[in-house]
Amino acid sequence: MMPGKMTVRPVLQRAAFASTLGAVGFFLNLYPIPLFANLQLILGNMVILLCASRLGLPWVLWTAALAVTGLHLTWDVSIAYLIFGLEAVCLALLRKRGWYLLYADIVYWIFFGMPITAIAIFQWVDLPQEYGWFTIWKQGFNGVLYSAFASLLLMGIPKGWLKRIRQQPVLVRTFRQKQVHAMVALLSVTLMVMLLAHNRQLMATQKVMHYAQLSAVGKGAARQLEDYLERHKGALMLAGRWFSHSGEDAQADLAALHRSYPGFASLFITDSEGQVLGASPPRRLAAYRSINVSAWPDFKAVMATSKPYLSDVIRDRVFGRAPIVTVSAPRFSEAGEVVGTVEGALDLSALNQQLAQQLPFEWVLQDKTGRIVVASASLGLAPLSRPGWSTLRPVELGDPSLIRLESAFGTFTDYLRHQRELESGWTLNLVVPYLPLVKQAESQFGVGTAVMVVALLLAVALAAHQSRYLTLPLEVLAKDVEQPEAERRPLRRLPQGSAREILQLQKQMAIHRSALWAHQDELEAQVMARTEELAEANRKLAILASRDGLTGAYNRRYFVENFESIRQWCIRGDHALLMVMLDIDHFKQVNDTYGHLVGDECLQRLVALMQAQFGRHNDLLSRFGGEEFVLLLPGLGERDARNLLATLVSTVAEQPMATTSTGQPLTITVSLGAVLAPASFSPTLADWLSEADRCLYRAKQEGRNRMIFKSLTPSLTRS
Ligand SMILES: Nc1nc2c(ncn2[C@@H]2O[C@H](COP(=O)(O)OP(=O)(O)OP(=O)(O)O)[C@@H](O)[C@H]2O)c(=O)[nH]1
Repeated sequence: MMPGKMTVRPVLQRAAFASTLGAVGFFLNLYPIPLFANLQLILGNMVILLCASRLGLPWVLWTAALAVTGLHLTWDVSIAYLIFGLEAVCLALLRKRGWYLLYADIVYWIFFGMPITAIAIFQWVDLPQEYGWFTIWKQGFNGVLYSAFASLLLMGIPKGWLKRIRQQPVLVRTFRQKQVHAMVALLSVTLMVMLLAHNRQLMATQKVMHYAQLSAVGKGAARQLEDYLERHKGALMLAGRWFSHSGEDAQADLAALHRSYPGFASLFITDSEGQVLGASPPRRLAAYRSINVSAWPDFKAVMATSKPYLSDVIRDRVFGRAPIVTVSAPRFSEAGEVVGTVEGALDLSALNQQLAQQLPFEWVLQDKTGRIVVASASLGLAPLSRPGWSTLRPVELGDPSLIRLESAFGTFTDYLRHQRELESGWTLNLVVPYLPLVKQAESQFGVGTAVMVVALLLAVALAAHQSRYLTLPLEVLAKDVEQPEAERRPLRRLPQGSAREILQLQKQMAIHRSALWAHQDELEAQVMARTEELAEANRKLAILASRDGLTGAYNRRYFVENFESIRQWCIRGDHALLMVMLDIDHFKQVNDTYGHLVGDECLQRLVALMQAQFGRHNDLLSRFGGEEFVLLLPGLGERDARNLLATLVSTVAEQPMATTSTGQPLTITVSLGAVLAPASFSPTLADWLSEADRCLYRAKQEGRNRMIFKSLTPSLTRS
């Protein structure tokens, strides 16, 4: 493989991994899960954690950028890049330091994520203040939820997965830490999802209930409003026919009509030219008389159609600029021709008061053009204007019943709205504030979170406690294993309630230990036996190394090695040292005549004889050559030495040293040369040997079977 390829391929794999995760996050974030109002659950950011579990900071940032772009397209909030980008940085760095991602994300949201969201929401996002805190908190909640989701996912992924591209360290944890982490992740996901689902359900139920109430109340109120308008239209229609007979007595007739229909703020009648003939209250007559209404749309409509007419909300055209709604009807002559109009301006404040008494909710009544006819005072909406309401994203019910209303003071409030169109083309809107519902959800969330925190703490404590059933006995077992071999103590008792697997393990350990000890004992016994055998063999070897195999006398090497120590012993004790060289006479003949086995027997018996005679502590008998021996006898006086050696020569000559093949006892003779000298005579063995050898030579020369003794000690007479 090319050296370059080794480095390039993991980079490409990392890029592919991070980009794939980013793409998944991008698509998930395009479809956030709606909760209520404008709150949504985002799960696409899970990919940031998945990436951070394997790769380093640059790749995690790349994945985050892709995922957040999906969110940006949905929310159109650029600050998301900052909030989630910082989350990515925090996750990648803390993971590198060996943190669990779940804990890292919780820390991030508490210390950075939620504070930054708070600043962002209050500074830049157009959201009703009441939702603000809740949204911030919800964002943190969301963050923890997707990190718990991701952590659960990661637990299921084999540790060796993507080993080649891994940049983050493998986390090595105690069993207890693993247990607690798994418990926290699982409980977080379970409790949070339950809380969210329950919360959403509650909000939906509340909304359905409110909406049903609004709908029921709206239906009745709409009918009453229609009756009201019809009654007033009908009254003017009747008046139109009636007034056609009364002619100039219009003032009196109008006053009577007005008394019967106090819902009119004012009434007047006109002729066919638009001139006002009479008005109620009478004080308004002068003003009406001064104008001509022929150009007014309501006058024209009635004259053209001969039918009653209900105007939209308009400004009073005679008295000030107050909003009014007019009802007009044609006035007929006896012949049935339209001779003018009867017109009334509805008293809108009276209508509003009437609605206030009837309705348990707030309301907005709009005319055909959408302008406000009347509205509850608390909404702060000006009549004649168009209500500035926008429909919020339909969430739970899938209908546009949730609206945001801008009051005349510029404040925004969210409402649930029920709309009902009247026959006249007007619309009655009944609204109920949404905030109490949100507050209810908030308080439920508060309680839910508190329960969750308590549950988590209990779970952590429980996990830690439960793990003791495994870790404590394991520690005990570990101590047993650490225990020095020699001590051979029985296994420690395991704590109460230890896991069954551990008990089994200990049982097996005990069995193996006994077997091991038995085996050890056996081995030790074997080693001891072997050591003993070895020592014995060594002893034998030492003997073999120092002694002559045939006779058992020391060999020449042993003699040479020990000569000096015996000489020194003599020097220390001021003893004389006797060196004797002994040779069997005509041994060749013995061999030749009786065979080597007989010769061997002679050698053995001769040695046994000498060993018996010279067996003191420091006496040293050595076989120097074939039938040649050297005796080193320290601490002997000349007389003793002479006697002993003479006895040796005579004993050898007298005692049979072997038995021939014919069963005849065989005797041999020996010649020996002896030198008795102070130990200090010479430190060189060769000097001693040559002295003794010379004597031996003489003995042989002088006829064999004899001893030549030479004394070099001054007090002794020379032989
Ligand atoms: N059986 C037997 N014979 C041995 C052994 N070692 C040496 N000899 C024999 O000892 C004989 C020594 O002979 P020589 O050196 O000629 O001396 P000798 O016959 O004893 O004559 P003198 O020493 O002059 O009396 C030889 O024949 C050797 O083969 C042994 O271990 N066993």
